[in-house]
Amino acid sequence: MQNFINRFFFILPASPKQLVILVILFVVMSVLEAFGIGMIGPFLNLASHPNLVNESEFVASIYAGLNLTEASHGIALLGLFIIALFAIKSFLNWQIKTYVFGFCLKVRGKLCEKLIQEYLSVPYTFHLSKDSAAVIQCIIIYTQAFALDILMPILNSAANLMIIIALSGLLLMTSQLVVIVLIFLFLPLILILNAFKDKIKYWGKRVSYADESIIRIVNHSLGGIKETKVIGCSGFFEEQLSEQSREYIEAGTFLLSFQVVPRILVEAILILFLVGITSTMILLGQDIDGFIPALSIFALSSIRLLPAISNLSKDVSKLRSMTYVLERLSHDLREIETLKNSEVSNRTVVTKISQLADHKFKNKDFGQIIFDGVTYQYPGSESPAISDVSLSIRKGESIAFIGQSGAGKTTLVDIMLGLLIPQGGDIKIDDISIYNNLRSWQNMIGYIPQSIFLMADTIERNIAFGVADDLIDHKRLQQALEMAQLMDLVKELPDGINTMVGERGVRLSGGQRQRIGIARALYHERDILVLDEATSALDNETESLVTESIKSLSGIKTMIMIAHRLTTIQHCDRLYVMEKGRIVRSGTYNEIVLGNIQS
Ligand SMILES: Nc1ncnc2c1ncn2[C@@H]1O[C@H](COP(=O)(O)OP(=O)(O)OP(=O)(O)O)[C@@H](O)[C@H]1O
Repeated sequence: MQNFINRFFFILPASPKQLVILVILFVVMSVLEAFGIGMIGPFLNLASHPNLVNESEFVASIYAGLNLTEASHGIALLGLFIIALFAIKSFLNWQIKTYVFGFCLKVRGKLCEKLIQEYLSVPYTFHLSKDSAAVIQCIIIYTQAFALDILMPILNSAANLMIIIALSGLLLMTSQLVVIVLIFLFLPLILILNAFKDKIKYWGKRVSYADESIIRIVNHSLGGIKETKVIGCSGFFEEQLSEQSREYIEAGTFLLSFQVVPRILVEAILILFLVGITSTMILLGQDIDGFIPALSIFALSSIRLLPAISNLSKDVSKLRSMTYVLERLSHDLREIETLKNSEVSNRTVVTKISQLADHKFKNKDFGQIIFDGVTYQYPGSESPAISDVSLSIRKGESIAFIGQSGAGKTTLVDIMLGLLIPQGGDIKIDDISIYNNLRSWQNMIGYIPQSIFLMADTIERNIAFGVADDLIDHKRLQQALEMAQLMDLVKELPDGINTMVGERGVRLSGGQRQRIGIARALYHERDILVLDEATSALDNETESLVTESIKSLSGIKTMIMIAHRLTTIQHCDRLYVMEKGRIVRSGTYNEIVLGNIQS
């Protein structure tokens, strides 16, 4: 219970003060509700016994105070008062409900924003160990569950609890015996709910897990649609999906069917009580007349009490089934917090050499990039992927890393991109560590990976990636298209740069996608281009087109490449051979590839 509350407030993107305001509104509502129902007893009593006006001093004084001469006038006035009270209560109820819905949906929106912000800003290592289906589920499904299946039931439970307390108070004033009998009758309901609490949590967890698996299977099968079709494994995914769907149906049915048990029990208990107590009194020959006002108040209260109790118990079991959602959301948020802190401490280790805070690096304004004893080990790995790498790259130079698979080329590039923070050593521009202002360093780099990420949007928007339409610089876009040798393609297309590329660029060839990646880096005016095996997936003809566009940038841009095909790096000034995370040799293309050692 304590854990549940702590997690709830840790995740809630709103101040607890707002919840207090809501609870106060609920108290006002419940008091009005109890007062309204409480007035019906005297109204019926007065209507059936008009001579009460003369018998009761209290009633007579009210009649005198209001100058009422006829008994029927007083009854009509009381009736009007009750109607007005219920009208006000109903309007307030509607207003409060509207406020609660708005509040819950706002919380969902804010939580979505908070999560996407956290997932985007968390160190890259978080995503290396995370399944994207789980991340999508947290952002889309769990935020909705938090707002509608946790926050809303908590607020409704608070409202229902207030109503139960207020109406129980009213009943207690009418007849204590009724309340005592009721408490005994409701004990089995509390015991049943308690006995099933672990089961409910378990079913809730199974439903969430099946949901997550379904997203993952859809991701895998449709994400790799080409492979799925060619290998012919759609049956495999269909079978996996129907297995998870069975699991979802089974656990979900238990969960939903259990949620109606309280309502059924509450109804049965109240009817049992009402009929039971009346019949017993008649059978025992007791005078039922004196008991009628209490029973009528009880019957009227039940109209409101019945749904309040059954909804409260339904919401409590719903909250139990949502424990897993709270666990998952708070787990991710805490993990992100820890990773961010550890990244900061990693960075302080790396930057102890330089004391310049938030230095702004400028594209044109540097002499060389220096790797100084850089060492990196993946979390959970036994040995470093990069060990004590030192090298320097002058502005305008083109260098390439070569080496066997697993040698550490991609890891070194990821460190250079600022995605992985080394545990040892430093990367400097001239004499200033890039970790003084990683964002400013990243603003100098254009990254062209093996497989370019393209949005299902136009060529123009894919090149100006992340820039709003009205801010796109069309002159710069034309220059980028020319330098990336894309002009001919764009001219041939009927919609030109407004041609849609399809999801992940399926309507373009591999080489065209690659050149869009190059144009993107050029549009963003990055002086340092990092190309991770940018041409390895291309045929010879397309490769030579892409290589041409890369070569034409030699001397203009500083280029850092990873390549398997040695033909694509002939123009590089220097090659570095990597083995087991270390640089074992370096030299020109002639020296390394052709073996022409000159000195
Ligand atoms: N996320 C990770 N977690 C743990 N170890 C990793 C991770 N990514 C890579 N490694 C390990 O780090 C080492 C270097 O891998 P890296 O991908 O940098 O090599 P590479 O030279 O780029 O290989 P390739 O040419 O096949 O892409 C390998 O031993 C690899 O198993």
